[in-house]
Amino acid sequence: MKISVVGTGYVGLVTGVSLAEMGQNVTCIDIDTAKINKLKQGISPIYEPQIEEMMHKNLAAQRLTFSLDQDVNYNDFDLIYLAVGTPENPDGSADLTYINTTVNRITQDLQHATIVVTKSTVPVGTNAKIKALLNQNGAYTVEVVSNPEFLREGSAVHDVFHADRLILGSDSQAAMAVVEAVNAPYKTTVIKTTFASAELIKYASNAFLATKISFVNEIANICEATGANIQAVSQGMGLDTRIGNKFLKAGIGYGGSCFPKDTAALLQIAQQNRIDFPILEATIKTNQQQQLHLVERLMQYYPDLTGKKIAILGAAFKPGTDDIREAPALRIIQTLLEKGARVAVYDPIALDNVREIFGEAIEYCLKIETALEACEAALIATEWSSIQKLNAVTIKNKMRRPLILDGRAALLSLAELNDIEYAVVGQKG
Ligand SMILES: NC(=O)C1=CN([C@@H]2O[C@H](COP(=O)(O)OP(=O)(O)OC[C@H]3O[C@@H](n4cnc5c(N)ncnc54)[C@H](O)[C@@H]3O)[C@@H](O)[C@H]2O)C=CC1
Ligand SMILES: O=C(O)[C@H]1O[C@H](OP(=O)(O)OP(=O)(O)OC[C@H]2O[C@@H](n3ccc(=O)[nH]c3=O)[C@H](O)[C@@H]2O)[C@H](O)[C@@H](O)[C@@H]1O
Repeated sequence: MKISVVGTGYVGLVTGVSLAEMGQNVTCIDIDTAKINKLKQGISPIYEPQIEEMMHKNLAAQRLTFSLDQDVNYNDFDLIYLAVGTPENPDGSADLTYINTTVNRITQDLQHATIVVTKSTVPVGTNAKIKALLNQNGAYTVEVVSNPEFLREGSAVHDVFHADRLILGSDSQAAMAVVEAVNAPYKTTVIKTTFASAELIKYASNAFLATKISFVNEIANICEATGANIQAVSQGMGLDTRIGNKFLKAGIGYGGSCFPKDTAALLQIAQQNRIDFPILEATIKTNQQQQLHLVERLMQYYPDLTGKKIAILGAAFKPGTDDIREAPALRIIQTLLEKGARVAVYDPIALDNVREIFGEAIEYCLKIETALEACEAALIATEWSSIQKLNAVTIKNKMRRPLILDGRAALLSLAELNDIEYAVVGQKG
């Protein structure tokens, strides 16, 4: 089967490379010339474990090709995956510009029936509109299958090969059967449903996980006020199998390209249908406050931050990725700069992306020790393993004041050391 995947971002590239690994003949397409040039040389434009090895293997086996959108004819494919971005509009709704451009472009080429599979996260009603657009001329039927993606950045390849479920939504059983067969090697539970239900499953899942995080962060704040310990509370809650122990890790809130935008988009969907969604509103508000929680705690130590050097350990929105979209570290850095602090940021792989935002305004450190040098406090924003390995000797030797504010429970063992000042989210400082 000849498959094309439009969009070579986190979802498109991982989807395309994984399908090639499963023996399919795959062309990954983008409009970004620099990305396609890199990919043709076997270089991944995103940092994602396993992706480059798998790319090399399938490029060599000639099952995988990379191409610019202008160089392909969409008529050549049996299956066309849409994996372009659906970013946030200023009002919170999903911006469907890239989806619409892609669908129009496909329509220009198509001269026979085919199947279009939507991987991108799109609002309820979008796949029905995509199908209508693709079938404007009426000479043949282009089927559409909604197939939302649930991979996480940093473990994307693993997640595709060990997915909890395959969600297919369509008004064509035949088209769903084709997509199910393509995904058969992944051996997962398949749910076949309508466009609308498939679209909502994606938003409801992300919003539920985001709500779980905001809930546990509110409990963490109660822990700080009452002397309870969030690590014990989360563990105790998580052992109840109805609750489960995942996504109960308190910290400085969720970031990334999806939870913030998808919670905002679901709220828009509710509002457009005149439905109140107070829980989701609270989830979003709590997260915005939680991202600055460490700054509030820092101000208890230093009411005036002017001229103080503060180290930020970790910039990526989570470990294992160079993605800094909506990362809590960015809001922390911005706020510290506004308060007159000097900021030195350490991250093992995301520094280039941070430099694009803050330019010369802050110091960039490839070594933790450089960031800690003569600083008045260090704030942990990402639980990279290199940060978790930080030891008391380095902290005492390098920092002017050995004060660690831990937003990711990365250094819990330090709490036992008397000569280091240590405060972690969800425990009294
Ligand atoms: N990043 C993630 O972990 C996940 C993302 N999603 C969803 O998947 C979709 C894609 O997300 P990402 O991969 O993160 O996006 P991304 O922003 O990393 O990549 C999108 C790619 O599409 C390309 N593109 C835009 N217009 C195009 C066009 N007309 N033709 C060809 N290529 C075009 C862009 O140049 C870019 O390379 C979004 O809807 C997102 O919500 C779903 C699950 C996980
Ligand atoms: O739609 C998407 O894009 C994806 O969004 C998330 O994946 P991702 O954003 O890559 O990362 P997560 O591991 O979910 O973490 C998101 C954020 O929540 C934070 N988090 C996570 C778990 C937790 O217990 N506590 C917590 O604060 C992380 O630090 C991170 O900032 C979902 O987990 C994926 O299923 C989904 O496909």
